[in-house]
Amino acid sequence: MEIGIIVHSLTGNTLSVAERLQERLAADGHDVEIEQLKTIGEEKTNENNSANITLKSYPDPQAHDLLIIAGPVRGASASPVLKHYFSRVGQFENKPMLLFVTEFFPFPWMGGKNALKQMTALCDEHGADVIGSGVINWKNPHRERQITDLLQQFSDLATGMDQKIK
Ligand SMILES: Cc1cc2nc3c(=O)[nH]c(=O)nc-3n(C[C@H](O)[C@H](O)[C@H](O)COP(=O)(O)O)c2cc1C
Repeated sequence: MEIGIIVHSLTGNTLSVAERLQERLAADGHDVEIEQLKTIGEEKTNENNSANITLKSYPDPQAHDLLIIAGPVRGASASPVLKHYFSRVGQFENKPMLLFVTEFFPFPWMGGKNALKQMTALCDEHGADVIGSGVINWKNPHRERQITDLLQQFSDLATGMDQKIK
C-alpha cells in the first residue's frame, strides 16, 4: 500500500517519530513517503493566522492510499501550518487518515488531546476518514513506550486496511 506521511516539524521531534513510523511501515511491506510542510522563508512561530502562511509545496493527498498527518502542538492547539495545509488542499475525498501530534508537556490532556480534536474536526470538515490517532509527550518519562505503542497501533491499522483493499 502507498502511505504518505505529511509532517510539519520545526525542531525535529515530530519528524523523528515520522521517520521511525516510515521505517516500521516499510518493514511491514508498504511504500512510505515522508513529505515535509515547510514555510517559504523562516517560520514565524507567533503567526496564528493560518491564512498568512505560504508553504513551499502542497503534497497531493490523492497520491497515497493512506495518509498520516502529524505536527507539533502549538498553544494547546493544532499547528497553524497544518490548518493552512487543510484549507489549501480542500477535500480529501474519504481518504483514510492517521493523525499524531507531539508536545513538550508530559501528559496528553495538556494540549495534545485538544490539538487532535481540532485536527479530527478539520478532517471531518474536509471529507477525510480518521481511523486512528495518538499523542507523544516529549517530557513524559515513558515517551519511548508512547512511541513504540504508536508504531504498533499504526502498523496494525495499516495492515488491517491493506487486507481490506486487497
Ligand atoms: C509557538 C509554540 C507553542 C507551543 N505550544 C505548546 C503547548 O501548548 N503545549 C506543549 O506541550 N508544547 C507546546 N510547544 C512545544 C512543541 O509542541 C513541542 O516541542 C513539539 O514536540 C515540537 O515539535 P517539532 O520539533 O516537530 O516542531 C509549543 C512550541 C512552540 C514553538
